Amino acid sequence: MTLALPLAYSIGDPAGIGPEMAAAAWAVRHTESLPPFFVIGSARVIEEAARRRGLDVPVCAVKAPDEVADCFADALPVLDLADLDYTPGEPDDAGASLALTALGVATGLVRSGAAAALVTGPIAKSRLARVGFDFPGQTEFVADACGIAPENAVMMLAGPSLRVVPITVHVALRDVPELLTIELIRNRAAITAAALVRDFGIVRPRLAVAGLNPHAGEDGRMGSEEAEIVAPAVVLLQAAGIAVSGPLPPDTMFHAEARERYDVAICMYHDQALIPLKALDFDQGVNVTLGLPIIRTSPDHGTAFGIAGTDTARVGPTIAALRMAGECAARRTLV
Ligand SMILES: NC(=O)C1=CN([C@@H]2O[C@H](COP(=O)(O)OP(=O)(O)OC[C@H]3O[C@@H](n4cnc5c(N)ncnc54)[C@H](O)[C@@H]3O)[C@@H](O)[C@H]2O)C=CC1
Ligand SMILES: NCC(=O)COP(=O)(O)O
Repeated sequence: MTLALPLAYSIGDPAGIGPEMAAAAWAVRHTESLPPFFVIGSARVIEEAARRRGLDVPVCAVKAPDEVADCFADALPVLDLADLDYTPGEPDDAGASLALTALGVATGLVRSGAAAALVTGPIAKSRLARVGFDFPGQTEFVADACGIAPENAVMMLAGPSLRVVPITVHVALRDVPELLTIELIRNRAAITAAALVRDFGIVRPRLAVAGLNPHAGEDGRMGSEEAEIVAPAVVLLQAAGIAVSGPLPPDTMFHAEARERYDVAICMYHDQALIPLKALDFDQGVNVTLGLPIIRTSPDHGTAFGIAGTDTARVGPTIAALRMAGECAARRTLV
């Protein structure tokens, strides 16, 4: 499947590993058969990040996505928004502002149909909050830009071994039981099922829904959320014709044989989902937002300020995010 349009990669925090991951991915574009992409951010930051990594990555300045195809084979196309001076591992407000502006511009280009899909470099949410970012994460920012309510934008992490969806995401653990409702689980699971069909080509996706408590509540001895919230949601999903099992004991649903029985694990909170995903697939994990009118992916890792500029960050998740964005976008253009 080939794309008529390039992917838009927002640079993320310049002091993190986002810029060097873009350069490193471009360097393996041929061996990895990556779809054409361009960076929205700063040519100077990309050049400096590549140099620190010891990569020979020429940059070509583009003014619009339709210029990308002409130069991608020989240079990394960059839509240059700022001539920024930065230090790896030392985030500052100027870098956070660039990350936020780049995210907005990249999202707008994809929404307008000028780019095929959005791949977001990692940001530090707390750093962006200092410069006016008023969302829990990029997921909600992109959803808002697309006119989608936050509850209808579903975070899925996907790797070769596992797909997971956290029903509640960036909230304190103590708030999770109150936030979980039958409707939230039903809605997010249904969006997940539809997206696995539409964007991932899984004809009849199998969903496995985790319980919240140890042993999925052990018949009420260790919590009542399974009987009162999770099980009724599963019944509604089954009535809608979706292949769903659960509530399952969370500790035994991620071993290799158990994973054969489902296409995605619907989890009750962030770490219940992301710990198994990152334990199994950290180096190829992709964060993808389901339920949007556009395709948005991101590598599963964060800014990794501690290793930025040291040539130790692995590029696998960025390659996987670019590849998945291209494949999902191509699937949408087929229908
Ligand atoms: N998509 C996004 O924008 C995401 C952003 N974040 C943000 O990133 C910041 C840092 O979060 P952390 O929890 O420290 O997670 P992190 O993923 O940045 O780092 C966790 C650990 O993994 C290592 N690591 C990360 N990426 C790696 C790579 N490609 N190769 C080798 N090692 C790698 C880091 O050095 C660190 O030891 C936070 O502000 C968080 O909000 C976190 C996850 C996703
Ligand atoms: N833990 C996942 C994460 O932090 C990514 O969030 P988002 O910025 O993609 O919403």
